[in-house]
Amino acid sequence: MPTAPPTAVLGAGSWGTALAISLARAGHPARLWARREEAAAEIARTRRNEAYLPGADVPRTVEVSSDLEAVVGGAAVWVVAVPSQSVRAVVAPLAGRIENETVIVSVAKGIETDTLLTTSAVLRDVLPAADAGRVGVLYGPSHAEEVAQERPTSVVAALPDPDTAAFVQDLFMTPSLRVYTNPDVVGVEVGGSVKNVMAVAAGMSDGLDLGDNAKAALVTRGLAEITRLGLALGADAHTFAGLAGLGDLVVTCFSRHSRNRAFGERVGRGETRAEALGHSTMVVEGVQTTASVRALARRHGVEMPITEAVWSILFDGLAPRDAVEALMTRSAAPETDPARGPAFDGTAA
Ligand SMILES: NC(=O)C1=CN([C@@H]2O[C@H](COP(=O)(O)OP(=O)(O)OC[C@H]3O[C@@H](n4cnc5c(N)ncnc54)[C@H](OP(=O)(O)O)[C@@H]3O)[C@@H](O)[C@H]2O)C=CC1
Ligand SMILES: O=C(CO)COP(=O)(O)O
Repeated sequence: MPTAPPTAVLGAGSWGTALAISLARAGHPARLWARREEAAAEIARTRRNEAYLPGADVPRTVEVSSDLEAVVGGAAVWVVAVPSQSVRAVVAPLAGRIENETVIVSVAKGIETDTLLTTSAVLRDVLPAADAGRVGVLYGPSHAEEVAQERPTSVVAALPDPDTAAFVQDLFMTPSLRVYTNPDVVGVEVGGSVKNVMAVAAGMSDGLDLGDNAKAALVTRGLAEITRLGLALGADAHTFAGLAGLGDLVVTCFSRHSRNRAFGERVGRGETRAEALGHSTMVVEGVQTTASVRALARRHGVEMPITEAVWSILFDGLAPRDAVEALMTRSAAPETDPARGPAFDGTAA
């Protein structure tokens, strides 16, 4: 029987490794690209990626390599799983390797700082030969550690072409990984990216020991900010009540696995940005995304006070406690206010 073309997972960090494992367990041929030859060799030899996903077995059917061109050669699907700020540089050399049917799925969550583009927009920009309908994202509340342990997880495949979205849904679906589809690519990307800013804020709240009321307010008002920005960018409001909106926001603000939350907690306890980043080699997307989201919000006239506060703490030396006071003593306001940017009034399609 002919075997299906492989899926190429670009990036052998926590998430890329967990997705390659999940694909292999589902019986799909998978390849995993690590940028460092020694990292690829180590995973191939030990069938473990202890640096990024300790304890998880990488099935023998996952081909591991640091040869990017070889990894995408003949692959039907490219899964882009490197940090969002490196997506352009990693994928640009592959522009000539696109075939008519190539499906490209970003799982990197963030907004490029130089261009303020989401990762699927970066991919479309850097891969002009790709069919735009086949470029999208797979996002949602999905800590790699739990996916590797086959704990029940639900995510959303957002691609413009419905048949391709259904194909990606089917590819990743397993008894422990449930995949929904959503045509609202920009909404899913805004939800999945901006939640990292809110997770940093939630960690700061933990570090300052502000309590459960504060955390609940942060998540709720954070979702209001995410929704306002998303609507300004043309998203469907309903997306923000979904897995890539509320779902990913909740998991990242509360999970012990979240790197963004843990980073924020250290800053809340008094560490500088550099000190807090120094504790792990894993990416903390919320730092750069705070800068991009603030710029994007200002460009579109959307008020995002939590994002502004996180930016001032991370990039302008504001003490976290002073930021809390500033947020709590802002002028009195209604809960929904069109003057701050688009609000969901329940009438959107
Ligand atoms: N971890 C998770 O649970 C989830 C993560 N994501 C998203 O997936 C993306 C990847 O995250 P994750 O796997 O967790 O990250 P990790 O920090 O676990 O791993 C990062 C990986 O990317 C590589 N890398 C780092 N910088 C570059 C670069 N400039 N060019 C190429 N490769 C690079 C690293 O290689 P090296 O070892 O050589 O530095 C490493 O293999 C992020 O956008 C994240 O938000 C989404 C959902 C869940
Ligand atoms: O996006 C994630 C879970 O859905 C991962 O979040 P962290 O990067 O904060 O660990």
